[in-house]
Amino acid sequence: LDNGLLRTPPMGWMAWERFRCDVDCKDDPENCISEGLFRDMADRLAEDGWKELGYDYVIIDDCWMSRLRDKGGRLQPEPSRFPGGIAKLARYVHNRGLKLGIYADMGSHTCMGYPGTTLDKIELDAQTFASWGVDYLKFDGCYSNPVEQMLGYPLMSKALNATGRPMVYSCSWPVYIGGLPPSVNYSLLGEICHLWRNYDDIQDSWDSVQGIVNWFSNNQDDLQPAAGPGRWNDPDMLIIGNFGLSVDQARSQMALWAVMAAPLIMSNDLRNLDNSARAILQNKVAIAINQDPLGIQGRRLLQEKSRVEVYWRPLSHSASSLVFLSRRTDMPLLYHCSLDKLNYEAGNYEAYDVFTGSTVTGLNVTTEFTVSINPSGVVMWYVYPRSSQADAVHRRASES
Ligand SMILES: OC[C@@H]1[C@H](O)[C@H](O)[C@@H](O)CN1C(=S)Nc1ccc(F)cc1
Repeated sequence: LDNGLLRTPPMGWMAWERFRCDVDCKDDPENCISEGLFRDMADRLAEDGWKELGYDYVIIDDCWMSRLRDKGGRLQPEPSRFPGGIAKLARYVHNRGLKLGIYADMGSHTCMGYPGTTLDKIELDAQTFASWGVDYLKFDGCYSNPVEQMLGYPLMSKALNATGRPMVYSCSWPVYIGGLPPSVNYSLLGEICHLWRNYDDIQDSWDSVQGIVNWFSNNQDDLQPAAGPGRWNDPDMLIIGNFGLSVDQARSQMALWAVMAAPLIMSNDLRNLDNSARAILQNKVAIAINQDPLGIQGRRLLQEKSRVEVYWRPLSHSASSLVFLSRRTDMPLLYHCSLDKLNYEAGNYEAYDVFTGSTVTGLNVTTEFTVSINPSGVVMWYVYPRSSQADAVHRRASES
């Protein structure tokens, strides 16, 4: 959607994968879906270096609502969990230089059974969110049929625009109609939404991450061209910092999301994050690759019998990123390759290893190189033509 927003993929924090629909604030006050949780995360984003790196959206997901709309028919937060109301929470978030996202559902109910936004409520709900100072809407698609979705997703786009408040519009529409053409029209999506969920919900496991990566790669010919500034495929949240990924697997998700030009929206507990997860999520060069202004989504280039996969993303200043992923889980892999095998043009290159910080020099397209990849891990390179301004980019990113 070309309204000036999201010229690069969104970055921030979203409650769902980690905190789900925990509404028991009596017995679980620290982790229940409440204004306190979002204030805590806003504080962490603002105070622990996240905002400076670009992580600036705090996004409420399902289960924020009261079970009933108010007497004016408006959505309202559950008063016992959001006593100050959403407008006050938005002010708190804005005062920290951050932006607030919220969740609604095109249908009779949200996926967890809270009030939905039926076609007759779309304009009212858009107005409500704008009046609260909301900056981002995730519009889910439970409890609606394809006809209602076909009408509702464009209608909400118009309604948000009509409020006059610039808001990011995230559409879950493709998830509910199979994610692929012909039922999904990606040109239309690019005109009405800033990003869209294409595929199944992420869960806290390496299997789930692999399933998503497989689907996006197997269907990249349909999906990759749909992406660009203001229009992003959304393979779902970053689960780095939770319980299901090893350090190698966490690096793999960060590297693959960076190359896929995916939203970098974390769902974890920023109040209790281990140092290895923080280092991965705050890796400046990985973030710079994800946020590259060209906004070209990467692709899987190769799947080797040895169970190595190679992903590639073209970047600004004739640079590019390569990710060597090992699907093995038993032992490290030595992968021998050369840049001409990856269709690089003739010339001399250097490669900056994103997670080790070392630089491979003296690479020309025929130079054989070997990378050692940990089980379910990655080696991620920022590749640039030697003696081009590109080499300044990663140095600036890694040194600043
Ligand atoms: O309720 C909201 C929750 C999150 O917002 C996800 O990101 C959305 O994709 C939808 N969603 C859930 S749990 N959806 C869902 C509902 C039932 C089901 F069997 C599988 C998934």
